[in-house]
Amino acid sequence: QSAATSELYQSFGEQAGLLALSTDLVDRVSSDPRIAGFFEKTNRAALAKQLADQFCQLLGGPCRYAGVDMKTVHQEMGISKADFHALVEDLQAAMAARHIPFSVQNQLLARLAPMHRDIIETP
Ligand code: HEM
Repeated sequence: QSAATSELYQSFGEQAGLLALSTDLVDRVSSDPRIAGFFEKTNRAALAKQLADQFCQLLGGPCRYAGVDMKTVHQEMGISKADFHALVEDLQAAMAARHIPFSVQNQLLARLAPMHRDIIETP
């Protein structure tokens, strides 16, 4: 874990900041008419916790994501490119609401972007 990476984790407000961010993200996707349907049966608090751990790990923090791998968890949901982009927009809005600097936002987005291969199933 490099110093630069853990600085990135700090700029997201560490574990508490990431849990607040992911809780807001889950609220936003659950009320976004484009994709809310996917989350109808979801335990929101549990999903927020998993996302916070995943983001923490990706940002070089001390957490380890212990959930299911991205391909397995999203398979057969039929997630499209547009659905994926809707979630990314909701994440950008959640980060902006927390006044996370644009350059810092982009660091998280860049680490999430490669996951699209495991998540998107339909064009
Ligand atoms: C970079 C993008 C994404 C990331 C990092 C991500 C991450 C995750 C994580 C960590 C979980 C929890 C897995 C577990 O509990 O073990 C999850 C579950 C889920 N994701 Fe995603 N996801 C992404 C994109 C999407 C998109 C685009 C959709 C739909 C529009 C979606 C819908 C769901 C649903 C419905 C669940 C299951 C929640 C439940 O257990 O009911 N995800 N995702």
